[in-house]
Order: sequence, then C-alpha cells, then structure tokens
Amino acid sequence: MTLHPLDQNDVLAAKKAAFQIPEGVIYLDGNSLGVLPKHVPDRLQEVVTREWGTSLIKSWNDHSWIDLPQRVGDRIGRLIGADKGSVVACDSTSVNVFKVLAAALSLRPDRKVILSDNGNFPTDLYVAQGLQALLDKGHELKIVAPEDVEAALNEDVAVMMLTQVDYRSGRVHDMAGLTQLAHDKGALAIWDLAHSAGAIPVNLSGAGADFAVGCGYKYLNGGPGAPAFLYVAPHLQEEVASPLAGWMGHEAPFAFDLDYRPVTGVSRMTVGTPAILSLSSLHAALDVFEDVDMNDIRQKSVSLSEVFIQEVERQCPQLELGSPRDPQARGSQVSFRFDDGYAVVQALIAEGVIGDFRAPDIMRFGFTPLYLSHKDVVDAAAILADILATRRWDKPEFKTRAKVT
Ligand SMILES: Cc1ncc(COP(=O)(O)O)c(C=O)c1O
Ligand SMILES: Nc1c(O)cccc1C(=O)C[C@H](N)C(=O)O
Repeated sequence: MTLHPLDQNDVLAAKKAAFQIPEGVIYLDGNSLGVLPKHVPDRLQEVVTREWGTSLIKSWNDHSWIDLPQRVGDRIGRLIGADKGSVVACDSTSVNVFKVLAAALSLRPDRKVILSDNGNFPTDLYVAQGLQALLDKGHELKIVAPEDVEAALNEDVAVMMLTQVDYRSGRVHDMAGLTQLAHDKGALAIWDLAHSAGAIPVNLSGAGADFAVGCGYKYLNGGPGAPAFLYVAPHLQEEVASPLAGWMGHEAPFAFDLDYRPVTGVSRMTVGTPAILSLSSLHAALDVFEDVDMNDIRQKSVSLSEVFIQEVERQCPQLELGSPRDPQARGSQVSFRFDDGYAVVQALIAEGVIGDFRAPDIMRFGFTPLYLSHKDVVDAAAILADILATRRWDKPEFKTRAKVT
C-alpha cells in the first residue's frame, strides 16, 4: 500500500487500528454515527455479564453505576473546555435542549425572545416551539440567517441558542465572540455542540458559554442512540432549575422525600435512572481520546478536508462546494451540492464510500481524523469522480429515498 506523503508524519495514524472499520469501507459519516472502537464490545460484555449478570443491583455502588453520568460528563468536559463537574451525560440532545432552554428562559423572566438561526438543526427549533406553547408566556422564537445573529441581538433577547457547526455546510459560529455580544445585551447563550465535540477544539469556559448540549454518538463514537451531554457554567449551577425535576436531580434521591430539592451542581439537570449500558459504551469509547490533543485532531481534520476539496474540485467540475472555503470557518465536514446528490451518495455507499445526503441537494462528508488517512480521502474523491464521469449513480435503485437518510 502506498502511503500518501501527508500520512507519513501523522501523529494520529496509530489511532486507526483502535477502530473496527469494515474491509473496503471509507467511512465519511462519523459526523452522524461514529465508528465502533474495537475494545468497546469486550467492555460492554463485561458490564452485561459481570456487572449486571453477576453483581446485579450491587453494581450501582460496587461498580459506581450511579456516578456514570458525571464520570462520562467529565471525560467529555475535557474535550470541550469545561471545568470538572460542569458536564453530565444523560438523555438525548433534544431533551437536553428542552432542559437548558427552559432553565435559561426562567433566568430571564422579563425577556421574551429566543434567538436562533436557520442553520440550526431542526430539533432544537422544534423543542423551542414546543416550549413556547407549553410555557404560554408570549415567547417569540426569532430565526434569522446565521450572518444576521449579531445584528438581531438586543435587549429583548432572553436566550441566544445556536448550533456551533452547521450540520449541512459545516460553517462554524464564533462562539466566544457571539457569547460576548449576547452577554453585552444581557442575554444568555446556549450552544449545541453536536458537530463540535470531539471534532474541533472547543473552550466553553474560555468563551463564557452559559449552557451547552451535544451528542454522544457522532464524533465521540458512543454508539447508536448514545446518551447526550449537557453543560451548565459553574456560576449558574446553583441558580438553574430543571423543568424536568426528577429524582436523580434530587439532593437525596434515596431519602424518598415527597418534596423536590435540587442537588448542588450540574447533576440537578439529570432526571431519571441512567442508561447504564449505553453510558458504559460511551465511557469506554472515550478511552480513545485519553491521550489525544484536540489541536492535533484539528490540524489533521483541516488537512484531510483541504485535500478532499482540492481532489474533488480538480476532478468533478459539476459539483459546487457547499461549505466555507476557509478551513478556519469550517468544522470537520465538507459538503458539495449537486441536484442528483441523493443518488450519487447511494452509488458511493454501494462502492464502500459512506457519506450522507441532506435535502435539498447536499452531499455531506465527515472527516474523522482518528480513523481516516489522507489516502482514504484521495481514494474517496477518485471514486466519486469516477461515479460522476460514468453516471453510475443514474439508476432507479439509487433514487428511491430510504426512511433514514
Ligand atoms: C446539531 C444537532 N442537534 C441535535 C441533534 C439531535 O439529537 P438527538 O436526536 O440525539 O436528540 C442532532 C442530530 O441528530 C444535531 O445534529
Ligand atoms: N441521530 C440520527 C439518527 O437517529 C438517524 C440518522 C441520522 C441521525 C443524525 O444524527 C443526523 C445528524 N444529526 C445530522 O446532522 O444530520
């Protein structure tokens, strides 16, 4: 196998062996579902057979199951610039958006605007709409273009809620700058890090973010439906109230008091019994990041995406770049636009190059530096070019939309 010159000094090269990548597959969809780290099945087997199977209910204490949301949270916290004790892993991202948005709105009772943008992932906007109806206090969800967020920040805004890396284009918001502007107007800032955590360096405390949420199953490789995470800035932790007051957020869950008293710290944002099997999978998957510097990930991610863009643009003039050209303005993904993009992506998948498609015309390719090489990226671009040149995508079986795209 010939080594691409840029793979020769790759400090992350050895990491690829930690992942189970099917033979013949180039996986460019780690931004939707991360790859299985090879050691995770054994760890899960141990949790199932030894901890659950043998130790049974004693495992809540003996194997610290009860602290797993906090232990996983701290491991994720290290990757996103959060102080220890500021992150918990729990629930889904959508549910966590609900909790932090409701908590943030109750900290700004006199303000009525939730400011977001049209690059946000729809679930965040749906949650805001549901909350608006539930609260029935006249909140307005203002959705502007990403470049207009700054101008829309004013004294009416209670909460600015944004996804840092746009799921379609990969465009990155300036977290520190926008958070500062929001604070200047007295608003709170919520950041969705679904496409940031494990993908780019994030510094939540440096940026002064108030709240953050994100997914465990994308770049963190926690497995399908892995628990999400939730961050509350230390200075807000004693002030916030969860709208879903559950016993796991109680000061003394096993006192079984009839009245709710929130526990100290971010754990008050947890609700019910933690999902031990999926948290264990996420906890184990995070081992891969233990000795990794997010700056090395970023450097390689930029290099992989630059090579991919160059190769695709050289060989596929019919495609239009759908991501910012400046790598500093992109996350760890690249999109190209093409009217028949859905069929092209299906043809690619049939030939082992797994990316995905987002309506109306976006072919999306995620770059996960832990398990991709420059050679993979060059090969993927060549296969894409060949599929386009021969119109191998132009077949009825590639045009029928699947239920999940
Ligand atoms: C930015 C963003 N937020 C939220 C979600 C939804 O998360 P979940 O389905 O885990 O609630 C996704 C992806 O599904 C996403 O990309
Ligand atoms: N969560 C997903 C799922 O359950 C099925 C298919 C895709 C997903 C995704 O994560 C989609 C992803 N958030 C996106 O950026 O499009």
